[in-house]
Amino acid sequence: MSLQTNIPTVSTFRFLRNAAQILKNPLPFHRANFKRLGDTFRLKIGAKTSLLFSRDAGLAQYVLQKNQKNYYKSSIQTEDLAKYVGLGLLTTNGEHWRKQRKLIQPAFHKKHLTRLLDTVEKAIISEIERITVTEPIDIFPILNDLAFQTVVKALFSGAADANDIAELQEITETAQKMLVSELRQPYKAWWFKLTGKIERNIAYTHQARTILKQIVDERRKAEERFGDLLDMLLEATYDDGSVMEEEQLIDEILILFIAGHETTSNALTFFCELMARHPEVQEKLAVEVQQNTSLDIMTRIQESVYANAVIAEVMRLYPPVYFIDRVCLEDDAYNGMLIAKGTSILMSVYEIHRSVDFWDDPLTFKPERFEDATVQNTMAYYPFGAGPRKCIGNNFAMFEMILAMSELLKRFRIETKNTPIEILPLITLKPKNAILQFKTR
Ligand code: HEM
Repeated sequence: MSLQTNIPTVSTFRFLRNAAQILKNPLPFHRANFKRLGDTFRLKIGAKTSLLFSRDAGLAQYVLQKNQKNYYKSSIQTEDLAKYVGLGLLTTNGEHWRKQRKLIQPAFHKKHLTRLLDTVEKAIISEIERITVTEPIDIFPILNDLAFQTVVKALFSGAADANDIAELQEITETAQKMLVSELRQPYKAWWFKLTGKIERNIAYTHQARTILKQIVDERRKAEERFGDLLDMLLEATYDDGSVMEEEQLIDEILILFIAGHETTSNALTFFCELMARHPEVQEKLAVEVQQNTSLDIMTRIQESVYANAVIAEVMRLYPPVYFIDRVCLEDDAYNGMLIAKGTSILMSVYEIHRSVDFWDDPLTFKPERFEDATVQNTMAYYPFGAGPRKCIGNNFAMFEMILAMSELLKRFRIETKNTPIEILPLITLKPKNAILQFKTR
C-alpha cells in the first residue's frame, strides 16, 4: 500500500489561491471541496505534505473507534500545545496516555461529580449575577469566566486565592492565543522564534506552574478533605499503588483548564444566541425550568429532559470541537480507500453534524430531534468525540451547561438580534460578537 491515489485531490495552487479566506474562516473552503469532490478529499500543501479532509461519518467511526489503535493524536496537541501545558491526557499518546486516563477517569464518574454539583452551581450563579439588563451586552466574556470558575471550583473548592485564579486564567488564555497565532500563521514561525515570543509564553506558563505548586502544597499539608477534584487526583493510585508525581499533576490541571473552559463557554454562548433567535424554544425551556424545583441538584439535572435536547441540538449545529484530527500509524484501508502510514486525517464534526444523509432538515434548529435521547448515540453525532479518547469531561460539561442554562432562563428572557450568528473557527468553534439583550423575567 502506498498512496491514496483514488482520493480526489485539491492542489496546492487552489489552496494558496484561497489562503486568505481559509485563514479567516476555513469552513466555506471545506464545504466547497466536499461538494465538488465528495465526502473525503486530499489537500496538498507543498511538495511533501498532504492532509485528508473527511466528512464521512463511517470513516470517523473507523478512525476513532473500530481501528483506533492505528491512529494517534497529531503534533498539534502532542507538540504545539504540549510545549505550553505539558504532557497529560489531551497531549499524549500510547502507554503514557493510557496510564493517565485509567488513573483520572474515576474522578469524572457521575457518582463523584454529584458531590461537586453544589460548588459548581454556586460558581455558576455568582457569574450569572454579573449580567446586566440596561443595554445589549457581549455575553461571551461572562460565560467564559463562568466556565473557567466552574472548573476552578470543581478542582479546588473555595480554597484558592482569587488573585491567583485570575492570574491562572490570564496565563492559560494567553498561551491559548499564542498557540492559535502559531497554528494559523505557520509561515511566521521564524519570526516568533526570532522575537522570542514562544519562549516568553512558555516562561509565562511557568508562572502558572508556580501558583499551582503552591495550591497543591497547601492542600497536601491541610488536615481537611474537600472532596473536590484535587483531592481525588491526589489520592488516585496507579496499578502499582503509587500516586501522580507533582509535575504530572500540574500538567493535568493545566490541561483541564484548557480543555474544559473554552469549549463549554462556546456552547453556552451559542445557546444564548439560539434562544434569542427561537423564542418558542426559549419559552418551552423556561417552563421546564420553572416546573423543575427539586432541591436535589442531580434530580433537577436528570429531569431536565428538554434542556438536554436543546444543548444537544446547539452542539449539533455549533460543535465547539469542530474537527478531530488523527495520524495514521500503519498503512490502512477503509471502504476501498488506501490510507498510507503517516497520513494526517481531519474529520469535520461540523460537516457530519450538518449532513443530509443523517439529519432531517439539517440546517434548522430543532431540539425535538433529540427528545429521543438515543439519537445522541448515532455515528453521526460527535460533540465529545468517540472511542477511548472521548471527552473525559463530557458528564461534567453536560451537568454544568444544564445548570447554567436553567439559571439563565430562571432570571432572564434573551432577546432577538437580527444579524446572523457569526463564527470564528480557531482551535475551537468560537462565537463572534455575541451581543444580546437580557431582560429580567
Ligand atoms: C461542551 C464542552 C466540551 C466539549 C464540546 C468537549 C469536546 C471534547 C472532544 C471532542 C474531545 C476529544 C478530542 C479528540 O478525540 O481528539 C475532548 C477531549 C477531552 N476533554 Fe472535553 N469537551 C468539553 C468539555 C470538557 C470539560 C468540562 C473538561 C474537563 C473539565 C474536558 C476535558 C477533556 C480532556 C482532558 C480531554 C482529553 C481526553 C483524552 O484524550 O483522554 N472537556 N473534549
